[in-house]
Amino acid sequence: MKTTTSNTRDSESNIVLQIENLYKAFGENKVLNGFSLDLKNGENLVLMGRSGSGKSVLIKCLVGLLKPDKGKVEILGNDISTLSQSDMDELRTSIGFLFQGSALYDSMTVRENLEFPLRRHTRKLSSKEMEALVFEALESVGLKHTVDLMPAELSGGMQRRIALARALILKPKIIIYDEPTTGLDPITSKEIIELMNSVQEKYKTSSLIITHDVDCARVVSNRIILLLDGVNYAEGTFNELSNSNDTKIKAFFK
Ligand SMILES: Nc1ncnc2c1ncn2[C@@H]1O[C@H](COP(=O)(O)OP(=O)(O)OP(=O)(O)O)[C@@H](O)[C@H]1O
Repeated sequence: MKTTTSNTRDSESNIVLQIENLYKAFGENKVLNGFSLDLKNGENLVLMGRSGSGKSVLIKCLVGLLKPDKGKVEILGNDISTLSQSDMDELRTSIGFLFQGSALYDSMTVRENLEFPLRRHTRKLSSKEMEALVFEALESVGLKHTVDLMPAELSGGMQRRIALARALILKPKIIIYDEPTTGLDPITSKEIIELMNSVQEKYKTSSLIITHDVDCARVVSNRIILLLDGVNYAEGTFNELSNSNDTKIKAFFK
């Protein structure tokens, strides 16, 4: 497995994640119909698509949970269809995920939730090293004081911030956010959105952000891709797309 973007094309174009002409159908239901996307190093790329447009199917194809019918996914220069299970598992440690609904383990403290990926994925760390990483991640989301609390003792917004700290703890090169603001009130959403920008700055991550929250797209995006009818229907900055005269594009920004 390649551990860097040493592949010539990738290092030239600075692409950390590339989806090329992806097709996926379930029977007659053609969900992805030649979808392509490039995530550049250090950028926040927002993917917008209506409910049922295939965003989750796309994520599953990205992480190897679904096999596309056709097309290619390259992560950090690795064509994932050629990787063994253990190489794929290792590559996944370069990707942080923030899923809808936080997905913290209810029976574990915040500390144990954050230690979980450290125990699973890295060389054996001393408890001192783990403690330092846990506090560094918690500090980046402003929640050091919650280390020994249970998830149920935290608000929804705090839980999402802890989930983000857990996604960051292995210092991933890429973060995939799946509907990061869904279910949050406007003020908490704003906090999460600001945090996403500060994470990008501090950790120099490249992020793929799947959302239909227009405010989130406006604040975090360097670029936006619209997924419609299984293809990348339009691509541009927030201003370019939100000022478009195309009725299909306009519908995303209402
Ligand atoms: N395992 C599966 N078997 C059959 N059909 C599936 C499967 N997974 C997804 N689909 C279909 O693929 C289409 C896209 O689903 P997907 O979950 O990717 O949508 P989405 O864009 O993530 O929607 P939402 O925003 O509501 O989460 C839907 O029509 C869905 O029924």
